[in-house]
Amino acid sequence: MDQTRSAHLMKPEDLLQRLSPTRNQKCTVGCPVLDRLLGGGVPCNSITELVAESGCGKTQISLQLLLSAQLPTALGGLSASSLYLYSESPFPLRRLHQLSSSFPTLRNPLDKVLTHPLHSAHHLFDVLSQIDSLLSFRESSSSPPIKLIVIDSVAALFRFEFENNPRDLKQRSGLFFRISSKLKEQARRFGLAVVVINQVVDVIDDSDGFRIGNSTCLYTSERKVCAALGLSWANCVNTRLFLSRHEERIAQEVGDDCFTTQTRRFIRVAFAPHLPDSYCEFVITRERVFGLES
Ligand SMILES: Nc1ncnc2c1ncn2[C@@H]1O[C@H](COP(=O)(O)OP(=O)(O)OP(=O)(O)O)[C@@H](O)[C@H]1O
Repeated sequence: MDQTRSAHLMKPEDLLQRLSPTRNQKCTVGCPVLDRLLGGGVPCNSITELVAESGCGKTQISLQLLLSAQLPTALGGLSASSLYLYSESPFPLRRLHQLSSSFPTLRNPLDKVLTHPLHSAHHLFDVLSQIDSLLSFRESSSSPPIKLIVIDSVAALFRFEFENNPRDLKQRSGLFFRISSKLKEQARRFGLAVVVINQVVDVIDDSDGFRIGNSTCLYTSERKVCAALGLSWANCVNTRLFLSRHEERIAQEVGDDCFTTQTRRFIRVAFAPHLPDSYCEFVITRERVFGLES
């Protein structure tokens, strides 16, 4: 095919891809089943939200991402370091160390994870405003560039800072947009995958609420929930992944009256510009998080 003809057939997205080779880059989650659900992994140049009640695995998946991002691009990683911004408890170093045993090819993986505590939503904005120089420096230095930022958790930062009155809610939305604009700008400029962690709130009335993404209602632990921070925050993220857990009673032997309980966990695409409505079951062990073939 000659040059003129191929130029005719070029689509706008092909041109963007040429201008920015990392545009469609994804970071493996470290499991082929989860990667398949996500169309290859967590996208760069984009904000991906993990939303779930406590104990579902948001932190564990994020920690695994800090390691998988270090894998070479040939193995689905980003050959990169990560920055983990955390608000709630001390950085879970021991858990990261346990997970690192599933990544035997990585050398000194804990050294390639930068961490920083966060005290408030305003503090998050200040930190993001200050890291441009760090991101630029790492791009040009001999140490691996930073290509993944995890914020654990954005809901916790906003929970206590704003009251439920019109003035505070307006200020809160303003801060959402300032934070997400900054993150999107950095994601585009430095080819970052950005992962933000959010919590859920119970839906207490009988209405189904309004539809955001693939469904009106999300269920976890037999409760009807929705993502915290409302519609204005939902507009700030590109992809929302909902994690849920469900306790299941299992008879110890056939016909037995004695039951044990088993926790089953699911990850579902709540919305994403590039993914269909889909889900898969996943398992957490000390050493890894992995999806189950359906
Ligand atoms: N070191 C560990 N070894 C094995 N399982 C663990 C370990 N740490 C956590 N888990 C399991 O992973 C589950 C998910 O924990 P995780 O902290 O990732 O959840 P989370 O959704 O981030 O919760 P939270 O919002 O409370 O931080 C826990 O309920 C526990 O069963």
